[in-house]
Amino acid sequence: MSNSPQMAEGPIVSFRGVSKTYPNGTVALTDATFDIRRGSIHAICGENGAGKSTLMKILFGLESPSAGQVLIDGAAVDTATPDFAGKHGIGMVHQHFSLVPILTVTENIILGHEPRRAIFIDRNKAHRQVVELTQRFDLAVDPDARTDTLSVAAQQKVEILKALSRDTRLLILDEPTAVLSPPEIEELFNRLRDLCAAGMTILFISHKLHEVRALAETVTVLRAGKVVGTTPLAEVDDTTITRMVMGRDVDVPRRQRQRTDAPVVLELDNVSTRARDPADRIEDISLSIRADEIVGIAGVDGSGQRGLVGVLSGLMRPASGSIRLDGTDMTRAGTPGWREAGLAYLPADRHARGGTAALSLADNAIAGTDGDKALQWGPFLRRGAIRRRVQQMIADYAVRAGGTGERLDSLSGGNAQKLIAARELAGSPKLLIADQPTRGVDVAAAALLHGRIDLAARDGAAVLLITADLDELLRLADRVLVLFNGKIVADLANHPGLTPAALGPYMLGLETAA
Ligand SMILES: Nc1ncnc2c1ncn2[C@@H]1O[C@H](COP(=O)(O)OP(=O)(O)OP(=O)(O)O)[C@@H](O)[C@H]1O
Repeated sequence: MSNSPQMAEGPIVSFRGVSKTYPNGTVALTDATFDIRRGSIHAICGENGAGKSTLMKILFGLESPSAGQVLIDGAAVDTATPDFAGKHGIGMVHQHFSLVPILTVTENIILGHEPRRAIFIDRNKAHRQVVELTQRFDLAVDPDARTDTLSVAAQQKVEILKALSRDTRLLILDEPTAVLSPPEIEELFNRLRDLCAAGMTILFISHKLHEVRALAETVTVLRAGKVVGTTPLAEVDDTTITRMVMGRDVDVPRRQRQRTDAPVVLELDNVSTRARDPADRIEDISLSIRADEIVGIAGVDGSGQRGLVGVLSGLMRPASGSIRLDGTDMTRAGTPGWREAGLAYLPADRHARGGTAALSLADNAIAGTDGDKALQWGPFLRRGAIRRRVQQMIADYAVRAGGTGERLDSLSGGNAQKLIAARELAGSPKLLIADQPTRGVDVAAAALLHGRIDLAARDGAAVLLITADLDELLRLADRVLVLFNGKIVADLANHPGLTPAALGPYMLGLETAA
């Protein structure tokens, strides 16, 4: 690493002809060439599977390029050397947090590079270092708090502090706003602007164009592993960027509900869970959803959403209250009972709950279809029929995948989500729970999934949409309920005047309208 004044003026990072082919033959990047200006906020955009994460993994030293060079401060570097990122001052905040829940904030931040006195961890020094970090970067968190007691926004601050804790000069953030409410996003952006003003370079991966515009000054667009262009945002309008990302225009309309007098399908009466974890706790929830109705749930992550999904999928039993689906009492039903009664579920955590990473796409796509005679003959699987069904799903949902025998974890995040959605929406569900259905999914795939969710509603499903993406919520939901501390604090009819900003005070528990 060189600090000579001449070097300090050139780009902090240059990619020169970087290509990556994974061992299974997937070409993730081809000849990527662009510079990142020192001290800038640089956005990377592109559809699912465009190669954004692969490029960031190369820069962080987690993958090595098959061809081409990465230059730091103008000098070619070998990203495969041990502790490459630490040595070059590169920090990364992943979309999925990597904190250890039972450790304190300080313990998490110093994990892996603890200050020591002889063979012992120097706890006083660690504490001082973390206090100094929180002050220097103006990111207030209690250094002694156990991480699992913190809100999602506070946990993210800890992730950022951890990434900044080793003389970091370049900070990579992978979709950092996915789990935050509008005021929290605003605060995060202000902190990032401060960091940038203090000389930090920030790389920001996002699918949300308005956020890219609000924060970054330059954007690089990737499409199918190639750099389409790198441009100052001031010189391009949104239509141009969308076209660069997609190769065409997309129009994302608001949903138009067909029937308002359809029968009630789902009814909850005064349902409570007495869970210890606040994310699982709901209190006295009463709600009903009709066929062809999409009820959207807004709320800061951890406000009871998991409890609500739990009692509606048999993963948790209510401590009191009752639940009916299409007139049948489901209060004490388990997961198989809910499945049989017509539940389809798009899980937020698609890796843990949606699919099995190490199984093939075909195995994942048919999971839960036991007894389907078209796919099974007695105890035998009809492999040919399964392959054809899965190929159809891949085509219908525009999943970018090699073949039906590929492992699920070789797909990019957004493509895995589309495959799970294809499976869950294959029948005619009575109740569809869509939990963060498009998190990490690009504009085209989101439009496709929104269309399918709307179609499921028109086909007669009651839909519960839980999402942190308020634009998505307002585009799809007919009614919006806001959860705070496990209770419904607002019940609002959706109309074109309802904005994400208007939902903020309810989400933070400052106002009620139930
Ligand atoms: N470990 C791997 N093995 C094989 N192929 C992979 C692996 N990781 C990623 N790929 C493939 O490389 C391509 C680029 O994936 P990458 O994760 O970089 O995309 P992305 O732009 O980050 O997408 P997303 O927005 O969905 O996260 C995809 O086709 C993906 O299936």
